[in-house]
Amino acid sequence: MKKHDLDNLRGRVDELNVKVLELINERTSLVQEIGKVKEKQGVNRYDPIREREMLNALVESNNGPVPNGVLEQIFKGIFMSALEIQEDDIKNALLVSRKRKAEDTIVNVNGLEIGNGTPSFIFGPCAVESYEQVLAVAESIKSKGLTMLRGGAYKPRTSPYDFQGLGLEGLKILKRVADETGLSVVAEIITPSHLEEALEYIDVVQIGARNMQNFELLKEAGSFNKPVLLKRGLAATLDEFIHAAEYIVSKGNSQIILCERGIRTYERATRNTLDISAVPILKQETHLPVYVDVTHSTGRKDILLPTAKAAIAVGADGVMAEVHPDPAVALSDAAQQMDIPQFDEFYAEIQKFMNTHGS
Ligand SMILES: O=C(O)C(=O)C[C@]1(C(=O)O)C=C[C@@H](O)C=C1
Repeated sequence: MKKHDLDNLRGRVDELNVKVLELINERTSLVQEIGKVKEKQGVNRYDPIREREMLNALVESNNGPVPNGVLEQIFKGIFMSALEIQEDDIKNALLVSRKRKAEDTIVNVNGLEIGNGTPSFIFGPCAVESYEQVLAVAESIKSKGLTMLRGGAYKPRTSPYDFQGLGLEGLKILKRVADETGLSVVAEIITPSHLEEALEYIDVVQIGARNMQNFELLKEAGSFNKPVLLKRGLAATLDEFIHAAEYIVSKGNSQIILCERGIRTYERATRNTLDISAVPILKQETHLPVYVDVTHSTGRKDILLPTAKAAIAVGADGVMAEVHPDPAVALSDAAQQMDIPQFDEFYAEIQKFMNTHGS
């Protein structure tokens, strides 16, 4: 074959490529419409019966020279890409999606802007035990110029025989201490029916890992105008986590802080495995601020500092950690909470890190 013939044939292939491309794009537009209809109807996107019917019809009209096996392979690839495009369309249409809103959402907690580029911090005891206990931690938080105090009043515990928290009494203690020290309260709510009453006492509603897919609680939290700190479930994928946040936003409340708190893996050196890559992925996929809870993800005081540094290094908007005036006698999580001198050192070191790394 002469070079001239090859060029000629390749020229015709190039023309056909453009035609095939046009047809694939036309098909994709139709498939995107189908995707929207299916989403509305809530039916499964993957439809193997429809795919089989299409493949059978294609084989029937195949006059060659493409063998039927190859034909099926090519079209199976087209169907798979169609599915991926439909899934991307749905993901990008979510209210929490960065594609939908490019600018960062800034969550305002009594004047503190979370997500404005400067990392912030939430500290406090695992569980509220007494006024004196909470006040000791709050004073230490305040002395550092920080403004957010966490504390658990309702404690979802693995065992029903473990300390379940002081309930409303605990929220009242948090509120009293917050009023006296000028701090804002972050506290977990575990039941939709507690929410309205709790809002009187707290500034940020925490939805804990075990409740990340408590859809009634998510919807209820979405119907109030209070910031929500939503923790990732113990075994939740990022997609499930993002959809949990979507439940809240879909009800009208977009003041949400996502919180990576470690996921359950086979590794036992830490209580959970801190999925540090979740931070940049959540920042890319959503416009919401992202926090890292270094206490629950690691369960180890000796690595709180390096993991907090890692969180800030990968772009977290803040770090959450537990502090107790006397962790040895804490009613929950005794081993993993910092005492006040450890807290002082932790915070001094993290500030040093932020100063040298331009946060
Ligand atoms: O017809 C549908 O229901 C589609 O979603 C479109 C389509 C296709 O590419 O033709 C895509 C995925 C399904 O598994 C089946 C078919």
